[in-house]
Amino acid sequence: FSTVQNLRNFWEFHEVLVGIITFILVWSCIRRPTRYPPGPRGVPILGVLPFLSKYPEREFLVWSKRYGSLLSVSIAWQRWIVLNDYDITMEVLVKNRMIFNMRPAIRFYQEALDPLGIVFSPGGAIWKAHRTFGTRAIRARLLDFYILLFHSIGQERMEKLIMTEIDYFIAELEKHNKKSFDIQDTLTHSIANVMCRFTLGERFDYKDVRFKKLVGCIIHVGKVTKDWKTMFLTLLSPLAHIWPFTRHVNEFKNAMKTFNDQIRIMVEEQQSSFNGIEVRNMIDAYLLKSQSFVSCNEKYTVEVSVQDIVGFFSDLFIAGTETLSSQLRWGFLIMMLNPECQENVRNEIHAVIGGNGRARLSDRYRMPYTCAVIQEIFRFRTLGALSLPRTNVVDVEIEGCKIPKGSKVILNTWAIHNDERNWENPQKFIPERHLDKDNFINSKKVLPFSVGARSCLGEQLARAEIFFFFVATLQQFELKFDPNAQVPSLDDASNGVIFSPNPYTMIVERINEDRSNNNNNSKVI
Ligand code: HEM
Repeated sequence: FSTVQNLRNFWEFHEVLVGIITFILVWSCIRRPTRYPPGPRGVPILGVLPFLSKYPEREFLVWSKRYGSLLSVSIAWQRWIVLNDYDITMEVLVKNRMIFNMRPAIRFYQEALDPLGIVFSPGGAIWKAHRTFGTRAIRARLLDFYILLFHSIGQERMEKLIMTEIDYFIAELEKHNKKSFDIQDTLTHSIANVMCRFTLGERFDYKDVRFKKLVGCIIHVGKVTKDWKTMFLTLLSPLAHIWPFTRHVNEFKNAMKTFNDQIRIMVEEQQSSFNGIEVRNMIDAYLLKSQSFVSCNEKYTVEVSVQDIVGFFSDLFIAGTETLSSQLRWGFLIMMLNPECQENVRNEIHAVIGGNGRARLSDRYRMPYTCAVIQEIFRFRTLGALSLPRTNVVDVEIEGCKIPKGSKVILNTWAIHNDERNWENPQKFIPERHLDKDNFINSKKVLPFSVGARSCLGEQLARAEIFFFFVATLQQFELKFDPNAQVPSLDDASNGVIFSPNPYTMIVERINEDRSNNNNNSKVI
């Protein structure tokens, strides 16, 4: 009898215990700090997770119409604040830029990225050193001031640096003239080579074994991060460390480790052959600075280790290759779907620089239609639909809501680019919306590179590369669909860390010489 009684007591005790634990879990999920931004509550423990699709930015936009542009959601017991329109973004990320200048500690990235680099660095002295160095290097390359800033990294200006690589890119395209192929590999090789020139001061033959390995690693990291589950699990939800999701974590870790090893070899080789005086490239410049880095306002000195430098250059390659290649592939796909627009761009290019001339960055002012098309591509197919997370260093009050210190904040760029208050028929590709008569309108509401203290470091380089690659390709080739393949859809995309088109094949056809020469005299649109 006593055994039966003990058993009953045991079960009763456990039922009570389970009840208390469930109550605490449910309560902790539902409870919100006072005056916290509003949002849907979702279900206990999982929050809104069961209601999210492959495109969470779209659900956030729908909810923001009901709860307001400053929206809060809970994704598997992790709270997020989502910024869903232009005004709130300016208020939070620009007006309070020095408060929202950190990245939240995301365990997954801290474990997977060793060294952490710049993109996921929480902030602080090392991030500031990376940011100052990177910004100066890019600006210097653009304006040709780098001799003053970096001794003698090289004499090339950014323009020449990109254009020289474009000659190789065009030669590669010529090999595929009138044949069906996937442009992704060629693009990634060319863009990675621009980064090699930028950092190492030299380019590589596309068949070079080490270069192929480097590009292979970049492509592999890109593939892993394109999986939308990786995005959810790593950035938005804390599920990454729970079986069976650990597979994604391990895949990403391994891909990053192999890639970082390549960059480490590169940096160590530079270090061993560097005499400490004669600066040959950007890595040398940073190795020299790393002895004692002084920020632009000269307020502090920080030691940057070789390990930190490896992380920094790794991030430049990863952040600067896959992004550009995907944005250009969106651009080419849109041009094939809109042949008339493609023809208008080509006519303008031929009228301004001819069929064989080389574009200069300053030609942008004479190509309003082309600039409008590029800006519309940025808006229409937003690569960073959800930008990378930020966190605030102190409590802040925004529009009557309290954002406690250490909140996780994410920018919904897709919502800004699809806001019907800013754009008529936002789901349509209309380059003319960025033109006023024949003048290009540089819209501040197109934000592909985000804003504030952690906005894209490579924005100027990226804008220059997109312009040169886009112009050179359309100047020389007509882009057509492969008649034997299915016409790719604009909705056929992967939405991981970036929103990029799925692989597609296309045909590039050399513009006939007569036509491009005749067009030299055609009128600018
Ligand atoms: C079309 C091309 C590109 C797009 C759309 C893009 C977009 C972005 C976005 C949305 C962010 C996150 C900003 C935030 O936290 O709010 C970012 C960060 C960053 N990007 Fe880019 N990017 C591009 C190309 C590049 C290139 C070419 C480079 C390298 C030179 C680069 C380097 C970086 C770095 C280092 C960060 C982290 C900055 C920091 O945390 O301080 N990106 N980018």
